[in-house]
Amino acid sequence: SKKERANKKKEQRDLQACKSIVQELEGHEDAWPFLLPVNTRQFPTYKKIIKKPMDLSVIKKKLEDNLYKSREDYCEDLRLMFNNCETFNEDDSPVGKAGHNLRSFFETKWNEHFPPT
Ligand SMILES: Cn1cc(C(=O)NCCCNC(=O)c2ccc(F)cc2)ccc1=O
Repeated sequence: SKKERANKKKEQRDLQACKSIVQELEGHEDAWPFLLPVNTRQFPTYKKIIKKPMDLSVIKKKLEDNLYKSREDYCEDLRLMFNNCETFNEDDSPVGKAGHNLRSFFETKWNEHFPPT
């Protein structure tokens, strides 16, 4: 139907915006702790403390494999990634500070692409 075609277009626009946001995050100087999954041999307690690990490489792959039902679904994974970071790291540690900075950058980009009504 016309309504279904319009909704499909919206989904495609949203997916494109989500892809460009991930690219901008990856290029941010504070992205280094989030580019790959946390190395659990380097950080042996990580798997016990963080029940649902998440990082930008997994988010990028899920986007490419069309595994997100909606932009909200995608946003949930980004917020999970930043919340995991706050759980595992001191605020004043290098990774903790990078997490706060990148989260702020993300939320700004999110609001640019999807202005709250
Ligand atoms: C999210 N999180 C990350 C770390 C962490 O230490 N992560 C990687 C550090 C070493 N990795 C790099 O420096 C690097 C990685 C990729 C790259 F392209 C360039 C540099 C520790 C706790 C935590 O909660």
